[in-house]
Amino acid sequence: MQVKNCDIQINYKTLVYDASFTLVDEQVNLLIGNNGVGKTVILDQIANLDNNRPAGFLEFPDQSDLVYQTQGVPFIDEVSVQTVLTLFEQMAGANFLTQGSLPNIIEKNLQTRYGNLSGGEKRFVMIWATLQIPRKLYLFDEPLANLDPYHTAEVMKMFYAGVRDGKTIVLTTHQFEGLESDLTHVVHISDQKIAFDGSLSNFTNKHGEDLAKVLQAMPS
Ligand SMILES: Nc1ncnc2c1ncn2[C@@H]1O[C@H](COP(=O)(O)OP(=O)(O)OP(=O)(O)O)[C@@H](O)[C@H]1O
Repeated sequence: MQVKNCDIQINYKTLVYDASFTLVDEQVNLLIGNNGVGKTVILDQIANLDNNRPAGFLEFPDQSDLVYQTQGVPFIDEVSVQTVLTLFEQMAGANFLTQGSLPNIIEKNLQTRYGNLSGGEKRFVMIWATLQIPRKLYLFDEPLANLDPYHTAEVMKMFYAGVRDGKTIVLTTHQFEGLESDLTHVVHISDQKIAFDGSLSNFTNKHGEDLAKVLQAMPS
């Protein structure tokens, strides 16, 4: 999957000029950059949300073969977590509630109203359930927001288990814990251009191990 010589635009405003970058199959692909550089707009276009995927977006799957978790985690507040997961099972055509063990944070909340979960609990439930849906491409917009360090680590393990299982994952994030160098690709947007497109190890060779520093400089 790649984007080739494509201006990333919203309402005729160009956010990123002449973007070219690759997303690597069966890896965790990080889309990073400061607030407002256009990461969500790119995810929206990959997801083809408004049937507006640009012509320069090449080899991306159809909507039916991708799943997109947006920044908020809205769902039906009135139903229990168990019902949320049953609905996801129906979407997935799978039986994941009765098979295997559920993460503790889900198990202990099965009878809780979804609307009564904490922000981090909602996000964890949605990420876990989303990953049970069999698709080629998984898009997550800031999945680590609201998660404590323990559940951040758990989610990163789930992502890497997914890629080992053949999933391709794209996520936007401002956090860099739990990354596995050999299964991670980085696309960095800065100054309205693609500043980096390559492996995590090449990115750390360029910028050092403390990836958050890349986002700490005052954006222009
Ligand atoms: N539908 C829209 N109409 C007009 N402007 C928009 C629209 N969607 C996004 N934008 C603008 O495009 C820019 C990029 O927004 P985007 O949400 O992609 O940023 P981001 O990189 O995801 O930032 P963050 O890290 O804060 O989530 C912002 O300035 C935003 O206001």
